[in-house]
Amino acid sequence: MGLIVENLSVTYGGEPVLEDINFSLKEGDFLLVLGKNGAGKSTLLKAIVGEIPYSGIIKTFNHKIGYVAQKIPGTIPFPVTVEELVLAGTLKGKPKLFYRKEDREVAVEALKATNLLKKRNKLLGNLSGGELRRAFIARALAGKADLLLLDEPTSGLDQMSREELYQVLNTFFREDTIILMVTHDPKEIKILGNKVLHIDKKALYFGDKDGYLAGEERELGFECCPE
Ligand SMILES: Nc1ncnc2c1ncn2[C@@H]1O[C@H](COP(=O)(O)OP(=O)(O)OP(=O)(O)O)[C@@H](O)[C@H]1O
Repeated sequence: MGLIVENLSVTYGGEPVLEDINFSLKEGDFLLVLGKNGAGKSTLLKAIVGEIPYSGIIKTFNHKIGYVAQKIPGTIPFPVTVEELVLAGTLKGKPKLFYRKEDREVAVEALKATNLLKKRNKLLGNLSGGELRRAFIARALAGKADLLLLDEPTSGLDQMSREELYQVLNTFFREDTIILMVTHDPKEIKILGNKVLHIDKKALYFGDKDGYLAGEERELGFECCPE
């Protein structure tokens, strides 16, 4: 089980963007994906979701993937409420004529866990940036995702919205869950996660966060972490 990435390479128009990335995670791991702008972090997540072609091996086993992309469309050309989005997480790829009582209960639990119950009838287009991200995480929760991929989920959020999101992640996180989260925020490296993957097209560091914080990051020129 777990997640295995072997010899992963991605090119865009013949230009290498990721080269020979290797790492593996087990259930209970929370990986922080670090790297400068354009290092290939979003590309890594897109490859794991299967959104882009790649060479190499990615094994996600029986994990159910929840993916919250960096660019979430703020406006959707048709009206969708928060509750409808979260309920759609229970579909598991198959259309349904109607949602069962159990689906609605699962959606309510996901809305509670993400502190969105009161906003359940709001249209997505009327949510704040932090609420919108939490709504997509709620959808992943409702779908019982156990491999969660988050691309800079806190970028552009104020401190209070960040704290709310950290709480949601704590709710989400279980022994049988794997989380990969792209972040640029040195503070988050201190408070979240147990593993680090630092990339710049190639992997510069993969391993325990403690080892990374103990010094390797200085050699890599990554300023971490102000008190
Ligand atoms: N669809 C695409 N077509 C061509 N090039 C792309 C495409 N998507 C990304 N790239 C390029 O691939 C490289 C890696 O992009 P990626 O979005 O993975 O970087 P990133 O590490 O997530 O950056 P950031 O921190 O700025 O979000 C960049 O040079 C980018 O311009």
